[in-house]
Amino acid sequence: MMKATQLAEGVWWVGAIDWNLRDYHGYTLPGTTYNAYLVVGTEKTVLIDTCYPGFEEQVLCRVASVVDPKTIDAIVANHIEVDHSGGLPKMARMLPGVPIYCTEIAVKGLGRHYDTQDWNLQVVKTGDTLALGNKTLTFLEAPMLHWPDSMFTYLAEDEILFPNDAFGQHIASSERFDDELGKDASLSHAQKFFANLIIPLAPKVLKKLDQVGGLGIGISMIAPSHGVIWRSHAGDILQAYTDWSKGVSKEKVTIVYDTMHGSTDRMAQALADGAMDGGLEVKVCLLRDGRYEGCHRSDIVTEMLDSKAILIGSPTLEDEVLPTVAGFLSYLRGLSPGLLAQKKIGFAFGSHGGHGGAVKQIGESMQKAGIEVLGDGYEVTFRPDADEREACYRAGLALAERVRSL
Ligand SMILES: Cc1cc2nc3c(=O)[nH]c(=O)nc-3n(C[C@H](O)[C@H](O)[C@H](O)COP(=O)(O)O)c2cc1C
Repeated sequence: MMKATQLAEGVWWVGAIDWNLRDYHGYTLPGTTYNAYLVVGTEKTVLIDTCYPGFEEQVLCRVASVVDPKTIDAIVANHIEVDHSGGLPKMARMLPGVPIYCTEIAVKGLGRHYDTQDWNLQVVKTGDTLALGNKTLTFLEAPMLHWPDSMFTYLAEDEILFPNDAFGQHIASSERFDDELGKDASLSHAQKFFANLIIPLAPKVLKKLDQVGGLGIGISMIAPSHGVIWRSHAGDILQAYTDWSKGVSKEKVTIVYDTMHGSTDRMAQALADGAMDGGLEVKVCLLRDGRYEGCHRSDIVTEMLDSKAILIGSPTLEDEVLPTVAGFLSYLRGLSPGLLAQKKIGFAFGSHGGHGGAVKQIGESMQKAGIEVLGDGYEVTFRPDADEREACYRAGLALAERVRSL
């Protein structure tokens, strides 16, 4: 039946592939994997993480292709979120009394998700080790990367880091390794993951990368809990996390908006023309509740991550921004791109029928998100005339000049 994939001598991927997942907490994705790993030492066999509930059979079948699942001596739970801990109840029933190693905060969190009364939860702290005979696991707490309970596990003998969600990507594929899926595709899925989950944690990422660097340990492979395993491009994903956290970005602008009757759309087009003629790479995203290819909010923030500027537009509807724009702004405020070391530039625009207000609200929201907003934005009454479209074009050109001078 299903087979495990070998990472190194005695180290196996025994995860599950969820080919059909298209929406995970509002993030659009082409399926994903729940990566579990089996480490077979001369004295102990350990399972690192499990899977989303309902995928346990895949994990158990893959384990069975290497060892009898009943011979698992211990489980490591790097993170309590259900996509990694969902298989624990079944494992705990199958292996009564099996020690489950996790952080102190994870003990409480697991207790909120499952009936853990009979589980043998073992609290570990940074620096604690678990000897498996010829192999040793070392634990490293990683609070808020990405939940308070998270931790990394390191296998010294094979220089493999199991960082759970960090460095992950949502992709369901037959390929298990970065060089099989391809470096660009792997990094691009990782960028989407970072943009949607890691932006608010950027300062913590930089600290953790410093801490791991300071340990002086070798990292030959990074085996995250979703997506492909970094075995040929571990250095590239580490560098990408550093760059993304620092806000390193391209001479690029992302223009996001929605429109009822096309006036705000005309403004967006003129702004895009100006920015393009000014030499910027331009992405234009019409929100429409994410129904347009590449314009779901989770795609837009991925474009924003490596853009130096973001322009957001909305007409005024009952003194408010359009609900689609409001939803995007709420998501943006939560992600707080202002936490990236290098700030992004913002500009608000839109059309109204007399008294407006949407542009002011967009500017305030962008400021709350930590974006450096240029002026008061640009608001027109109903359809922009030729002069107003020219003004938008010039605003795009001026923005390009500003971005290129950064
Ligand atoms: C249901 C509805 C409510 C509106 N509410 C306001 C409003 O509160 N304030 C305002 O200035 N204009 C209001 N307008 C006018 C629009 O903002 C105006 O038509 C604008 O040009 C639409 O831009 P768009 O073509 O990009 O959708 C409203 C329009 C509609 C259809």
